[in-house]
Amino acid sequence: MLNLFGRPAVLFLPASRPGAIAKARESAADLVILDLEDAVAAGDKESARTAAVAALETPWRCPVAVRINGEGTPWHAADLDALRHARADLVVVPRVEKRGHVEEIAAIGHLPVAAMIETARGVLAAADLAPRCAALIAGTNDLAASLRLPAGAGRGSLQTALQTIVLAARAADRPCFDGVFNKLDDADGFAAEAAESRALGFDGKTLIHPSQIAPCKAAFAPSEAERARAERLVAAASGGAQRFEGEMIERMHVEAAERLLAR
Ligand SMILES: CC(C)(COP(=O)(O)OP(=O)(O)OC[C@H]1O[C@@H](n2cnc3c(N)ncnc32)[C@H](O)[C@@H]1OP(=O)(O)O)[C@@H](O)C(=O)NCCC(=O)NCCSC(=O)C[C@H](O)C(=O)O
Ligand SMILES: [Mg+2]
Repeated sequence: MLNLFGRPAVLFLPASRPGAIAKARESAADLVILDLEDAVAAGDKESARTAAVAALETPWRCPVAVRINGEGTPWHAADLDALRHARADLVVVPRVEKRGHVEEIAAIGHLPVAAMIETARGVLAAADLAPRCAALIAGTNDLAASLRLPAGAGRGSLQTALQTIVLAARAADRPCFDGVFNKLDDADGFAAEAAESRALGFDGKTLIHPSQIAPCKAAFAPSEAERARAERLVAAASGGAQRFEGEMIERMHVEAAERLLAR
């Protein structure tokens, strides 16, 4: 199974944009998703598919996924067909709601599947989907639409959905990635949202522009203070419950510190 833990910066780009493919190839993204779905206009679907398959022919520095068009669209079958022999590492499936859908696609494409959770039904099915997937990805734009949130409602209204996705992923020991931040020129807003993604338990965030890669990696990397505290905690650990810098620590705190240091 493709291991996507420790790969926080997940860059989406329209497969219809050759310039973006070239930029992504040179970028420090941890996972690249060549999009055939919402980023690509209806008239460009065929050429985007051809471009994605061609882009997969030359090696990349990181794993590369293709997001196909959803079930029920005129492009779904041809996208799947193209992936049969393409050199993708992963197929990203939008608006997944049923376990059977993931199993069917995995069988056809012989590829690991990342399910996008983007509807109310998808959120409620997340625990059933996660064990069949290589990862879960929150599709927060579609999710806001599916939940009929008013424009500008903000992430507060998505908290239960986001936490359900994290719970489902953790229960199945799968990585999960938060949705995209749409405001391209709002660096502070991006940093705040990426910090929140990490605090919620996500393993990374999906991105829409190369300028978001470095801030995303910074947000998901443990800070120097966290690292130093983890080192002190591991060094001080004696087994059972004990006092450490004014707080009680037990086994799970030591394990968490060890995990942080391993990253
Ligand atoms: C949002 C954009 C359309 C903005 O494009 P543009 O205004 O052209 O950006 P820049 O002028 O800043 O571009 C400068 C160069 O950088 C390249 N670039 C831009 N974006 C990317 C990218 N994502 N990856 C790689 N390279 C990128 C441009 O090509 C320029 O280089 P050059 O061509 O040489 O001049 C654009 O950023 C964009 O298309 N972003 C990705 C959109 C996307 O993939 N959307 C789908 C995923 S989001 C989604 O669907 C969410 C989910 O489903 C949900 O429901 O929430
Ligand atoms: Mg979407």
